[in-house]
Amino acid sequence: MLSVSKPVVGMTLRPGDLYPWRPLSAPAGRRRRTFATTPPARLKSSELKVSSNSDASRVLAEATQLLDDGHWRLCDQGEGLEREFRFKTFKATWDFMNDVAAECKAQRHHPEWTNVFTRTHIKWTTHSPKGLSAKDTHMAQFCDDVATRRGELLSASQDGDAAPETPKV
Ligand SMILES: C[C@H](O)[C@H](O)[C@H]1CNC2=NC(N)=NC(=O)C2=N1
Repeated sequence: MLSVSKPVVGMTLRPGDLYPWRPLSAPAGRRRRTFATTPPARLKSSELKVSSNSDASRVLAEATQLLDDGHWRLCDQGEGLEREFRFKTFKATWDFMNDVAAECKAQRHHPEWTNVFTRTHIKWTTHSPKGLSAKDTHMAQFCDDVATRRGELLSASQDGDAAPETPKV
């Protein structure tokens, strides 16, 4: 059994360093890959534009983990993380968005998002100072956790066990 470790405190990464891969910490059943068959994302620190208020090695570690989980993508030349969420009903979608909005209030941090029926596209980026910050990685992970609790729909390519489902009103 591989242990899940936190990034090494005090670890310094220089531009171009690869963040050392560590096992995923997503809850069991949500993961769709095995360690044996799927190589980890190798995110170079130079691919990220970290907000100057954040600890670059922490943001790099957390962004690597989010990319490894397979849902989030880098966008805006490394200044943002984006992904789409789907739920069975508009009510479930709205409840998910309300949960995220409550955490936004607590964190004083806001998404760029769009919603159409049961699909919600979310981008996390920090406007000031510009770049990807620890608030963005926190909010991205928060979205994943709430979506799991609220029964998000995962396509077959996102979840090997799940049959494709059709949204209902
Ligand atoms: C004063 C207030 O905390 C700031 O304006 C916050 C509000 N929410 C924010 N959200 C995001 N995504 N980026 C910011 O820079 C930001 N700034």
